[in-house]
Amino acid sequence: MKPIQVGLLGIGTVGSGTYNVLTRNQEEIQRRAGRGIEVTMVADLDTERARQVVGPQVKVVADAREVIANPDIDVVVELIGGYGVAKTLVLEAIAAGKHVVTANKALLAVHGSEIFKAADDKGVIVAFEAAVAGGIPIIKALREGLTANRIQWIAGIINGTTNFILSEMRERGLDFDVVLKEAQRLGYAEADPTFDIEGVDAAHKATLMSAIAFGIPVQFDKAYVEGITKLAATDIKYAEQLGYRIKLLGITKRREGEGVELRVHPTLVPAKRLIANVEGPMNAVVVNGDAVGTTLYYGKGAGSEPTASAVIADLVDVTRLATSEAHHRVPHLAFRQGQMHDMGVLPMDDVVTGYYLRLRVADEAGVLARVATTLADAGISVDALLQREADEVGGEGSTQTDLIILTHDAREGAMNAAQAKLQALPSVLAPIVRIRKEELN
Ligand SMILES: NC(=O)C1=CN([C@@H]2O[C@H](COP(=O)(O)OP(=O)(O)OC[C@H]3O[C@@H](n4cnc5c(N)ncnc54)[C@H](O)[C@@H]3O)[C@@H](O)[C@H]2O)C=CC1
Ligand SMILES: N[C@@H](CC=O)C(=O)O
Ligand code: NA
Repeated sequence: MKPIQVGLLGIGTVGSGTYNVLTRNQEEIQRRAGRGIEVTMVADLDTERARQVVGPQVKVVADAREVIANPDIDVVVELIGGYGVAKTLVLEAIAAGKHVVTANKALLAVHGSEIFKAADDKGVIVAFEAAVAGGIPIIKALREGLTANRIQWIAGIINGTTNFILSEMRERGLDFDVVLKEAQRLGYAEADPTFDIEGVDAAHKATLMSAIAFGIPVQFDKAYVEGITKLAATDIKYAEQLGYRIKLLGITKRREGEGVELRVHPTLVPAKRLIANVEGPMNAVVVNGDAVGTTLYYGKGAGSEPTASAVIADLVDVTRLATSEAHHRVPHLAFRQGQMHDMGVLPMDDVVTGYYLRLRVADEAGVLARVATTLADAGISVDALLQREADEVGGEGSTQTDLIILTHDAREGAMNAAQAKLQALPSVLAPIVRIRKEELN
């Protein structure tokens, strides 16, 4: 049988990894897919660099539309990135009846509903394993492996750049700005790392997992997004003393009869949990299903060949399914069109979580009682409390100290109100630091 012909749009980091792995493992991949998979055409603005990657046997063009217009191309692989030209090209490829494979989480988290509908209407597949946690097969796990379950919650370290930064801050006691520069020097963080450090990249990925887990449309605009730029090394140290690590987690949770939580923010996680020990640029996703319990998926969430591993897995799926009827295929978001739920994403005020609070207070009698009373009046119960010695905080003879409080679960709205009252106490001398906490059990 003639090999499946693939057109690559963009041959940068992931595109070149895809070409190299496909070529290197060609024979084994063919034995698995039942048919050869060949890149026969590549489009990249930098045609010179593209030619260096693929050699003379593959046609290289600058205009991606030439690939889409080629009737011999069966599958278009979009590895350009971003919401702009990539969206137009993906929709044009679908309209031309091509299956699409993409690693573009930004595109799908924002425009997924439109793209998946267009693909369903046309009877083609848009496969996106590489878009969430790179090489970790989490889309397949959620959409197929865990299909028996009512997923209860997912919590993931789904951005390698920020996990590297947090690991270095903890291990070496360095501040955020210092480690960010090192992450850029090592090539983990982009020259413009905004999407990584502000939590946007993780929120794109969490949005996709939320849709698949709960059968709801992709709703990036409803996600709460908070990055790690304001995190201080002090809080990482205090969290550690209380038995916790701070991780940037993408969290989505089913709240029966109410809706879905969808949020990304720095989170205290008990140090004994496996996910708390995922260090450096590695990714990990914990999924809790009612039947299976808690499962953990760990691996490289980025990089040329780890991400290519996921792109090629999708190419093999497309190859295996090329002959089946559209309505027999695995649905894009796990649930069939018309079977999606209207369960809404909850406003942040309704989210329930634990909290870490750090209060810089005057070292005087009665402060602790006033703080505890304010929390108790708001119905927020204290789980643990740490009071630093004044001289540890401000040097010998200091009149200030730090109170570090861990709370049990509370509604965000109640915590906001209590925090405002705490902040107004005359003994509270600086803006209160607050980080959310999840026990993940
Ligand atoms: N780099 C990684 O580790 C991961 C990347 N991704 C996603 O994979 C996608 C690709 O990322 P990278 O390979 O890292 O990007 P990259 O910047 O290395 O490669 C993009 C390529 O697209 C080309 N390009 C840009 N505009 C074009 C156009 N209009 N027509 C044709 N070619 C064009 C560029 O010249 C470049 O070679 C993005 O959506 C990214 O979010 C996903 C997971 C991991
Ligand atoms: N920038 C991302 C890589 C791709 O998803 C990360 O740091 O994890
Ligand atoms: Na993946």
